Amino acid sequence: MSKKTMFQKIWDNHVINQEEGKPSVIYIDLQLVHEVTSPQAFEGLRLSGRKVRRPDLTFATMDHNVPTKDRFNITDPISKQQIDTLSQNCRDFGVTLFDLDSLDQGVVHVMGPELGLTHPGKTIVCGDSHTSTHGAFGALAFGIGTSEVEHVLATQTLQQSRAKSLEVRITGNLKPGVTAKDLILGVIAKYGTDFATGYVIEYTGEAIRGLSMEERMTVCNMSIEGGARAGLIAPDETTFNYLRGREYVPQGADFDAAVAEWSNLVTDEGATYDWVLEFDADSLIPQVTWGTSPGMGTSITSLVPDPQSFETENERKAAEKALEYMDLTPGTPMTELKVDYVFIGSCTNGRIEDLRAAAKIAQGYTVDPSVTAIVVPGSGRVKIQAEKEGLDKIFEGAGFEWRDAGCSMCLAMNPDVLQPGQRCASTSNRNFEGRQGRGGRTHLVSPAMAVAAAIKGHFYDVRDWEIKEYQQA
Ligand SMILES: CC(C)[C@H](C(=O)O)[C@@H](O)C(=O)O
Ligand code: SF4
Repeated sequence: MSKKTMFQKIWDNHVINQEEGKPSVIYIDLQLVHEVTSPQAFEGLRLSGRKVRRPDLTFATMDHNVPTKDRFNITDPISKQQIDTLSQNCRDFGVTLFDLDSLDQGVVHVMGPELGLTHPGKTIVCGDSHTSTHGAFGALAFGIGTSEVEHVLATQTLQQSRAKSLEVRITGNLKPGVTAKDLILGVIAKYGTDFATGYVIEYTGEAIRGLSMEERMTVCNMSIEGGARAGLIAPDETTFNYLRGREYVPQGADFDAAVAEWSNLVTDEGATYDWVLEFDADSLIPQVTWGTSPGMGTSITSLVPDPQSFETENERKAAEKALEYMDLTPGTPMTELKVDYVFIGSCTNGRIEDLRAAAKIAQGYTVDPSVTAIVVPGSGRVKIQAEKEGLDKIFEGAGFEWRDAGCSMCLAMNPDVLQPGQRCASTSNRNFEGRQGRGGRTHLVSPAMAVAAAIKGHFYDVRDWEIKEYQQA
């Protein structure tokens, strides 16, 4: 038998039609739906008199437009309409919706894995680019456009050309204070925002095997910021332990049978990837972005770069423009940049472990008076769990606001926005101009680095943090 990568295995398991010279038709095992990219898709079904073919494989929640304070009182008319439309569509088409009053309402990519909807070997789509998050379980998961959302709703299939395979091999291990977020920011800072265009990445190496599921999700989440179609991590004991007992996961003997099958979803020894890249985890230092693309990042111990130091004219121009927007002077130590706002949350870093990591740094400290800092759990379930552990008390005690679940300040589609000129340390994944509000300036960091910035009022190397006693309330 020929040797296969895990991507090839999942792909081959799902191709249901292949004509010479045409994209494949693949079966989709799970579609996740949110309010922003689904209204026209459902409308299309209505107009053509179609049903949702597999409502049992389709799950919806609302996240982008949900206010994280007083969420039943949506004052923005467009947001209100999108939320109401999703509720109506789910009722009309028989789709399960985790509504505003549900414990499972939250960012779609936090909710799916938490409920156990995400399994190794599944094909998963959503009208959202960060669907790549689910690849952490060894699922082939990627974002699709609204017309494709409609196609999948109607047929449970999708036309796709097979991407190429790229192994991103992480050598060495992350040092204390250096997180999964720093790892993916470091990879993108090194290789750029389009290195993986046309590829599905498989992350391998000892450092990856050592990551928890939450950390693996952070890595796979930002595959898209490197241009990839999807990111994958082979399932292992960590994956199975995370999944065991979750609501939508097979139980008992069925679970053991599923694990036996999932265990085969690894790249065969001797299989070849189309391309292989290496990244050294040993020498990685906590990362901060300085520019207006996720690739414009550097170590906390570095200086704001001089545009002249870049190799090509294009890079020099892009850096100049970014520094102007970000109002930064080349040569300034990253640790001297003052922040006005700190946002902890999103599908990159809004899971329970992220909040634990953040609370560990916040415990016993106080947010600098010049900073507004908010903590936004990724889902209702994350929120309840955090409260059980007393994390909300740690955050509120330190001067952070404790909010309800949603995309929040990750993007300016709800009341949580930066004012023009405000500088934000953000645990999200995108930092282009205006992403968090018109004129807002975003620096991407890990949750621990975000908390340190909130407390100091400027960026700070969290490796030097003195951790005070971390007590569970
Ligand atoms: C609104 C949605 C289509 C978008 C995406 O696809 O990623 C959003 O989630 C984002 O992060 O920019
Ligand atoms: S949290 Fe941010 S990146 Fe994730 S789905 Fe919401 S807007 Fe997109």
